[in-house]
Amino acid sequence: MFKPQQTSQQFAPAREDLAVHIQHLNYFFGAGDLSKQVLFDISLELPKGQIVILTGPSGSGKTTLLTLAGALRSLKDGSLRVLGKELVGLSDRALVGVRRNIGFIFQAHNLFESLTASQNVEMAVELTGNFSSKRDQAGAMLSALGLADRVDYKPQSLSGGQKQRVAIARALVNHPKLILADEPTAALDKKSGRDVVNYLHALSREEGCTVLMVTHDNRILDVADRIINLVDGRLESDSSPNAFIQSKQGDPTDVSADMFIM
Ligand SMILES: Nc1ncnc2c1ncn2[C@@H]1O[C@H](COP(=O)(O)OP(=O)(O)OP(=O)(O)O)[C@@H](O)[C@H]1O
Repeated sequence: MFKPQQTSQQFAPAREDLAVHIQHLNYFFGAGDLSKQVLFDISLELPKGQIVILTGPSGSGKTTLLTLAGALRSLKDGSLRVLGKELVGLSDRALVGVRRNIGFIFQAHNLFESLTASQNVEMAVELTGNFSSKRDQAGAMLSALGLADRVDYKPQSLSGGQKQRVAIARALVNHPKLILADEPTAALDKKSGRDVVNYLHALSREEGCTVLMVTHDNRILDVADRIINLVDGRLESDSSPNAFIQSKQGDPTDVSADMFIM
C-alpha cells in the first residue's frame, strides 16, 4: 500500500512569470487500502498570458488536474503554486481565498433559474464590492459574448448554448488572471464556440490572462500556445498545436489521431 506523505523535497523558488507552477505533484483518491493514484509526478509551468490545452483519453486525470489548479481540492504531495500562492498544505478556508482570483468555466453551468442572465453575472461582480457598476459590467460582458439582446431573459428562456455563454460571462466578468475551463465549447454550435475561444484569446493577449482548458474540440486547437497530453495520469507530451497534430497523424495505432485532423 502506497502512503501519500508530506514531502521534504526542495522545490524551485517562486517565479513571477508563471501563473501556475507545478512540481512533482502526485494525487490520490481515497485513503488506506482503497487509495488510488490518479496523477503521477506532474511537473508543469504555465507562463502568464498563455493559452494551454489539456487533452488525453477519458480517465487520464485532466479534470482532476484542473480542479487541483483551481484550489477545489486539498493536496499534500508535491508543489502547486497558483498566482504566486502555494496550495499544498493550505487550509480549506485559504483555498477559498485563492479561488476568488480564478474564473471557472465548467460544464455544469449552475445558473440561478429565478434570476435573469444579467443578475446571474451581477452576482459575481458583487463579490468584488462593485455594486454601482455591476449592471454595466454584466451587460458589457454578455454583449461581448453575443447576448446583448438576452440580458433580461431567465435561463429557462435560453438555449443550452446561451446558458453556457451566460456562465462564461459570469466566470470572466471580474477579469480573472487565471481561467480554468473544462470542455467550454462542448454545448456550443460552431460559431458560438469560435466566439468564446476568440474572446479567451483576446483576454490572454490584452490582459495577460492565463487559460488552462480541457477540450476534445479539434475546431479550437489553433487557439492554443501549447497542447499538453495526459495519459494514465502522466504528462505524455507538451508541444505546439502543429507538432501535436503531426505526432498524432504519424501514429496509426493512436485512435485519437482522427479527432485532431483540422
Ligand atoms: N471523486 C472521485 N473519486 C474517486 N475516483 C475518481 C474521482 N473522480 C475521478 N476519479 C478517477 O480518477 C481518474 C481520473 O479522472 P478524471 O475525471 O480526472 O479524468 P478525465 O481525464 O478528466 O476524464 P474524462 O475525459 O472522461 O472527463 C479516473 O480513473 C476516475 O475514475
